[in-house]
Amino acid sequence: MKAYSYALYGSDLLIRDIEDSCNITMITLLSSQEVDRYKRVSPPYTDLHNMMAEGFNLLYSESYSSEIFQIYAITDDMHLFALRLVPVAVLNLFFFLVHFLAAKFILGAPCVLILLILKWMRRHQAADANIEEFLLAHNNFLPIRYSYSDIKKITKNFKCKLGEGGYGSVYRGILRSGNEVAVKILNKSKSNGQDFISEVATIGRIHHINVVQLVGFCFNYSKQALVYDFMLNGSLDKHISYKDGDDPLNSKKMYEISLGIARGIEYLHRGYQSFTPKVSDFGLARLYPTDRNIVSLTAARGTLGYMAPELFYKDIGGISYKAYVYSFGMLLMEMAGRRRNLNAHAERSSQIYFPLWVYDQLGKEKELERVDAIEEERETTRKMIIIALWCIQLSPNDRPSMRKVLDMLEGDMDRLQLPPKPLLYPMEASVDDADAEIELETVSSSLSTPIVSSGYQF
Ligand SMILES: Nc1ncnc2c1ncn2[C@@H]1O[C@H](COP(=O)(O)OP(=O)(O)OP(=O)(O)O)[C@@H](O)[C@H]1O
Repeated sequence: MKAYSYALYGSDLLIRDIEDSCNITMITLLSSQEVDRYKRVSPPYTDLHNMMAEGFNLLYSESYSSEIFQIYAITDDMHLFALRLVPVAVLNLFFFLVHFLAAKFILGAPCVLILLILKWMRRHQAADANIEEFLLAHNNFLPIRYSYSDIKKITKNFKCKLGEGGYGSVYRGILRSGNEVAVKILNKSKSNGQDFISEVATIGRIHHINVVQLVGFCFNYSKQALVYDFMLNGSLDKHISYKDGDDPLNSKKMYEISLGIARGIEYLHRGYQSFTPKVSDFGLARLYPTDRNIVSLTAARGTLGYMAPELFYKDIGGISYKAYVYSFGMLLMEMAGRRRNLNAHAERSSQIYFPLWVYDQLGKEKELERVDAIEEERETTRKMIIIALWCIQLSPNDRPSMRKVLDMLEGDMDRLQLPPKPLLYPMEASVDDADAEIELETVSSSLSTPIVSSGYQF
């Protein structure tokens, strides 16, 4: 009996599609792209044969990627042949990945590490700058603590010295945030760390438009520094004793500056009356301990001439915030007169000690005209001098409070009365420090009752 082979084609063949007299001898898969060409019509046998001979695309998941597949197909003479598919692309991908990872770790690791370090440093620096700016902007925070190497970086190794004061040298510096600062390197003080830090915390909490802001500090036992906001116009003293050719500040400006200083000191006295004032620098004074009633000149550093007499003379009065009033008075006198209070090179010997000389001139309009030519300016100068004379009274009790000083500065000239005449302090007064060398000091007779203006209660 002759047998025939038939081929049935379809993606949804059912068993009932096969005639009862037929057996299924082989089933095979075909290329879907080829099959799509025939839609629902059966392809001719030769096309079927060609499709089987060409094989078909295999789709398989990645988990089989390393395996080798075997597919069987039939030929027209019914011989089986094996179609071997090796996932070359997968193998290539695998080798590429291995090489890529090896290259990445061997060559790329140091680069990645460097990049990470740079990124960390940049973020760290930015964070520091942000913190500095944040601390500067938010007044309630304490000053920043800097290491000594930070201080060296900030000042570019102490490149630019601004000046020298009683407590040490001052250098110009720039913070990472770009803010300019003045860094004061303190001479060795006998204070312990606790004193220093608590003092810094106290000064650091002071925020007033007329008080230089303490930005930070450095403390590593042997090195102590204070970092302040930078004052663009420098120190006032260069405007007081200006040289020929300099453009001196007029009386109005001097008056405005003195008002600002008075407001700053008044603010400090309001909130910090518990300070033990000894010298003209507000908080620093307490870093230099005193265990005696009389403060020696060597202990109570500061600028001689501005220091209140009770800081080094016995029996004048207790040390209180009035010592600052004295210092302010001496400064106010210099600002009004545009000259140092004590000037050995003065034109006339009577002018050597300015407060004494100026007191005598107050009644003589002509003499004061030399200081200021314009009437309005003369009035301002006169006002400043009278207030200064009140401030430098020998007895602390006779000096006005800073609040009263402010009232006087802001008030009418007519309400001011002349204070008692300042006298030279008798040199026989006992000075507790053998090293002290004071040539001239002012006193108003401690016995004479000061004439207190009815308008101002001290
Ligand atoms: N915040 C600042 N900004 C700019 N310059 C400053 C600042 N602080 C100080 N200086 C400069 O440094 C100099 C010394 O200042 P410092 O405060 O040490 O002493 P002083 O005030 O002159 O005297 P003393 O030690 O008696 O207070 C000043 O004359 C000024 O030129």
